This record gives sequence, structure tokens and C-alpha cells, in this order.
Amino acid sequence: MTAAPDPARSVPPTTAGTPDPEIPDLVRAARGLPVSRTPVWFMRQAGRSLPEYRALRAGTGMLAACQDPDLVTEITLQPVRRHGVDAAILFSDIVLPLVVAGVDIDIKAGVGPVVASPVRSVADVDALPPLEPERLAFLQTAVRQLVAELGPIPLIGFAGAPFTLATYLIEGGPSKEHARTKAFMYAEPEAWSRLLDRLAVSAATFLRAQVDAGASAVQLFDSWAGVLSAVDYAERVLPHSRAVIDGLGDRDVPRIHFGVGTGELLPLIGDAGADVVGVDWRVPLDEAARRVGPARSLQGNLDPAVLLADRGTVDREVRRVVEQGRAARGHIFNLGHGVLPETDPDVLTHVVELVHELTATPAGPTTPAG
Ligand SMILES: Cc1c2[nH]c(c1CCC(=O)O)Cc1[nH]c(c(CCC(=O)O)c1C)Cc1[nH]c(c(CCC(=O)O)c1C)Cc1[nH]c(c(C)c1CCC(=O)O)C2
Repeated sequence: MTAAPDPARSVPPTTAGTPDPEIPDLVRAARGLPVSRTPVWFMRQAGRSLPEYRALRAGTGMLAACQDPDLVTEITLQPVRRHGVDAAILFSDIVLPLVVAGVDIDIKAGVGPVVASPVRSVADVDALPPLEPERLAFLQTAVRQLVAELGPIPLIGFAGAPFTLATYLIEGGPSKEHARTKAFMYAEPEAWSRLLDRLAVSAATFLRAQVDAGASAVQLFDSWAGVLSAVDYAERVLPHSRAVIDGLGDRDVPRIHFGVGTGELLPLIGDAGADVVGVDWRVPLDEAARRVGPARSLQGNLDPAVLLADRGTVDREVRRVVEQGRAARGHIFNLGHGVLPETDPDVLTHVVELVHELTATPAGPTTPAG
């Protein structure tokens, strides 16, 4: 599916004394190693912007599709074939571990996850069923099929972080202010901590299942963490997100950690244990690199709405993100949040080509930091 690795590339050792030219650019960028060109993928690349996705999904509910290994495989591959992105992301959803464990959740089209009985008390927390790893056999089948089909292209596994999952469980569905969630966090600190502990355990189980079946990297989505102050995030959320990442043990895969509106939290998001901090469009990548420090790479951060503008604007903004990304230890090009459903897929393909063109190094690898 991609060109054979270029033997002329000199790839530094990743483990003492063993240079490995087989390591994909995504993994190298995540580790701050030289890349042949900046890797690109898009959050929500598999989904409603693609007509072939809408055709395949017709008549199948979102959660049913996520539990059908053949559908998961095909939907995950669609954007890789069409756009030539440098990574696939497993077609699934952050609420899937809860659904598989037996929590009554539906994903309503155009709305998002809706929880039948929201969590509002300690008793509700204790009643949440645990996720038995054996119930993830379908997911591991999908991952194995994908790894076989993808060849050298890495598959990113993912999970929802405890805070973001807690917002759905407590609110009962999507919300803007997350007021009930915060009220529960302040009023019931012990129940809160117990809830996030449980969510961390199931997120870690979900990630391990994907990595053990062959995923090459993982992303922890804490999409809504940006609604918290740095102090509350540090004290009441970060330890639980760290527990998810620590739950991967010594599995040697890069960890990407992302949230929206997290400008003030960027150093903490890194501290929770990420190799790569995902950044939305609000903070330019050179400034994000200063906030995160030299020990981590960055992912992001084109505003998804830019893709709805004219070609000149798209090109200018892509160039800006690429240039600002050079300040980071390593840069994985992405959007600042998911692809909007109304995006023209041809524009996504164009962005992949442009990023590759702007960052290709025919004479050999570059070090993004200079
Ligand atoms: C918060 C969150 C959710 N799910 C996810 C997050 C974190 C990322 C983010 O912040 O966007 C993660 C997610 N959800 C989905 C993926 C698949 C992989 C990918 O292409 O990125 C991933 C990584 C598929 C999906 N998840 C969902 C869809 C759309 C459902 C459909 O096609 O009918 C897809 C493709 C549904 C969903 N699920 C959720 C929402 C808010 C929605 C959108 C509701 C809507 O607009 O319809 C919860």
C-alpha cells in the first residue's frame, strides 16, 4: 500500500544498537526520531465525510457496526485507501468498553452517546459492570485482520479517558457545560474518584486488547478535559488518566494524549504520561511546544473548519501548521479535532499530499527540531 522503505534513510537506533528502518514515520515522529516526511492522519477520518462509509453503514446501527469485525476492518481501511494517510485509526467509539460491559448506552445519529440510566450516586458507580477482557475477542479479531491488511501502515488503537467517559455517564448524554459532572466531582469526591478508577481500569483493558492484537500506537481521548481548571485537572483527573497509560505496562507503543480546549492543561496532559500531546487549533504549535517542553512530540492542529474554506486558505493554513510544527520535538500532522461530516473528502486527500510535499526530504531524514 506504500512505497518500500528507502534503504538510503539512516534511521537512528530505537533500542540500544539496533537501527530499524522498518519503523513507520508516525512512530518515529512520536518518539522524536528523524522522519522521511511528516506523518498525517485525521481524527474521525473514518466516518460520515466518506460516501463509501455512509453506503456501508446504511441499515446498521453505530454500535452494531463497531462490534462486527469485518465492518470495522473495512471502515477502518476506507480512509487509508482513499487519502493515503500515514496511519489507520480503529473504527470504534469511546463508549464501546462500557457497552460491551453491559451499560445501556445508545449512539444516536447527529447527537452522540445517550445513557439510559445516568450515574448520579455512589450506588450507581458500584452498580457499573466491570469489563471482562474475554468480551473483546471481536475487537482483537478486527485488529488482527487490519494489521494483516495494512502491512507497514500503523494502526492506532484508542480509548476514552476517564473524565470524558464520566461526562457521558453523569450527564446522560452530550453536554456543553458539563455542570452536573463538575457538581458530582465537587460534591462527591469519593464517588468521583471511585468512578474514574473504574473507568481507568476498563479503558486500560480496552487499550491492552488492541495493542496485544497488534496496534502500533494508542491515543487516549480526553476530549472534554478542557472544561476543567488546571488545579482540578491535576488533582481530580490526571491521576486516573495516568493510570490508563500506566496500564499499558512495558508495551512498546507510543502514547498520544488529546483533548479539546486544553491550552492551559498542555503540560499536565503531557505529564499524565504521553509521548505525544494532541493540540487543538487554539494554541499555535510553536507555543504548544514551549508549553509541553522538549521531551514530547505534538500532534495537530489544523482547524477542521478550515477544510470548508477555499483552496488558497486551506494551503496557507496547512503551511502555517507545518512550519509551526517544526518547533516541536516531533510532529504528527492532524486536525485540531475530528473531521466535520460536511468536509469534501478530496480536500482531505489534498492535505495529505501537501503535507508530504512540504516535508519530504529526498536527500535523507530531517530532524524536525532542526
Ligand atoms: C467524544 C467522542 C465520542 N467518540 C469518540 C470521541 C473522542 C473524539 C472526539 O472528541 O471527537 C471517538 C471516536 N468515535 C469514532 C472514532 C473512529 C475512528 C476515527 O475515525 O477517528 C473515534 C476515535 C467513530 C464515530 N463515533 C460516532 C460517529 C458518527 C456515528 C454515525 O456515523 O452514525 C462515528 C463515525 C458517534 C459519536 N460518538 C461520540 C460522539 C460525540 C459522536 C458524534 C455524534 C454525531 O455527530 O453523530 C463520542
